[in-house]
Amino acid sequence: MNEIVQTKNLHKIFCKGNICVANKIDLSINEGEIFTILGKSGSGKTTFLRMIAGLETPDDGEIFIDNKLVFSKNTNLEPKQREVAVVFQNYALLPHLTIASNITFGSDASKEILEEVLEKTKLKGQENKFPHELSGGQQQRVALARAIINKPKILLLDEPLSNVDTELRTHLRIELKEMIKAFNITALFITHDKEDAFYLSDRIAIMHEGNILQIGTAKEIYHHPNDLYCANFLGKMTEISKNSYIRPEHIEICENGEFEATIKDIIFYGSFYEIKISSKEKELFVHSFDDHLQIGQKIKYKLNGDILKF
Ligand SMILES: Nc1ncnc2c1ncn2[C@@H]1O[C@H](COP(=O)(O)OP(=O)(O)OP(=O)(O)O)[C@@H](O)[C@H]1O
Repeated sequence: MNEIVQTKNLHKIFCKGNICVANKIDLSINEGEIFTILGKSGSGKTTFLRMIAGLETPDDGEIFIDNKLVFSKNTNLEPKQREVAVVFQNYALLPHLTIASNITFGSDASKEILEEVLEKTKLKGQENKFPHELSGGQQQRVALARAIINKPKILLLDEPLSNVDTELRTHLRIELKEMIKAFNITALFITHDKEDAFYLSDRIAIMHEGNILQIGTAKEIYHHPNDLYCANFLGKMTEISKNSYIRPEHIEICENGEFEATIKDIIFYGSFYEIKISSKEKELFVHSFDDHLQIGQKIKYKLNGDILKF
């Protein structure tokens, strides 16, 4: 499989504060995949994306884009020469330009290509409007259309969903995935949001303090986290014995359960309940669909899935 982005030993320290934001990162992004860097605020995601784009200079290492060296000790190609496109958090649309002019701004794309992009981003008929006349979803599509029109080797998405409310966010993330797949483009997406990462990504890298801790599909990293940090970051767990943990969906409340407990709290999440139970002075979280459980009720439970050991 062709690797569209490859970093080797990519290293960056911000002198101010002496923060290592990229610790010798080796990473490959395959052609056609949506690859996500998932990490808490301050983990180094944006700096990594900016180094790929040529907007930040690494201290050491190499970057290849479509097998072409774009950064090394002796090479540092300008952003334009790297054939990448960035979609920023706020979309950065130009308010005084029409949608068509926003999309073609700085591009020498032909009318035919503009037509094709308008068609694929479902913006046909909107081209003479101004950004403020469009919905949040349409504005995202304009930002995407502008990024895609020059056929970049890779689309870099810097938390494009982070400034929108939950309802719109769910809608935008569906659209975003559809659009990226419609153009069959390779994308690097960065986010702190696990749900966005799980929904959008073919593969995910978990980043923490400038280190990539694990790379895999959503299922792989959720079910087989490399360490306790990754496991906790991806979902709730309870320690059931020394260094052994279980996720709430892997505990089952049932009459023939092995262990006894008392229900301490019930939280309704719409599609399921999260039940806090207390057993032998241990508190565990359980996911359940049972409508009839009550606080104070004595129940039995069993462990019904992977035990994670670290
Ligand atoms: N130009 C800079 N000079 C000094 N420190 C910086 C600079 N840019 C970022 N940092 C610091 O580097 C660390 C990583 O920042 P970065 O923006 O890459 O993280 P992030 O994971 O993208 O976080 P966020 O989601 O909050 O943007 C942070 O501690 C940040 O304060």
